[in-house]
Amino acid sequence: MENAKRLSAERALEFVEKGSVVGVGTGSTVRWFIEALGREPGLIKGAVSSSEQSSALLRQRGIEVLDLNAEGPLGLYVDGADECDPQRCLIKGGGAALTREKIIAAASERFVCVLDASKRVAVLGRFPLPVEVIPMARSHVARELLKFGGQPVWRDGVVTDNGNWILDVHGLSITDPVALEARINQIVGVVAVGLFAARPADVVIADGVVVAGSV
Ligand SMILES: O=C[C@H](O)[C@H](O)[C@H](O)COP(=O)(O)O
Repeated sequence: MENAKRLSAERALEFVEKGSVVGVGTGSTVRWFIEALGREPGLIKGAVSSSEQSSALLRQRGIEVLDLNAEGPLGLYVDGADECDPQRCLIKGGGAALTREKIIAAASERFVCVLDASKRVAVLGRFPLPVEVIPMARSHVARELLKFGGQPVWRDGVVTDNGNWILDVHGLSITDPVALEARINQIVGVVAVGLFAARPADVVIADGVVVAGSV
């Protein structure tokens, strides 16, 4: 599994343009991408990071962390996912970084998603769907999410980099990810939902092989 993640992350280097600013996601797969970037000093100008965790790793590897407001739009965003369907729609946010990830994905021309093949599914939803919420809205949002047929569970003790909380929605079978993303986005108190469907990945690399999207 770890080797599969590493192979995918290293393959993503093919998409990096010399001297560019690269958007960098969060998690155990992207960690390998950061390692690979660190072995090529001078390849990129710097990175826009999706989390405090990735910012720390980038700095440890000698890569400058830059501000999206100054650098965007970006040519490339590289990130992992918790699940990926055949349309390249994703569930993300297992590491609670979904909101900043979504912002960088939206501000990037190409989103390359790196994962191990076990995360490829026919229908999204086996992995509980993360929803970042404003803390005072937690119970309200949970009641609204019940209407979609899933069971929201508070990820107690987790505070996002934005100071918010996470609800994980269990038991969904997401046959129309675009519609569900839009509906959840409309609940007052939701900051972001970890469904990446309106803006799916452009390229998917699984176990080091480009399985969807063009090079
Ligand atoms: O919030 C975390 C991110 O969405 C990650 O990209 C996702 O959870 C996948 O992480 P990992 O590569 O550790 O499986």
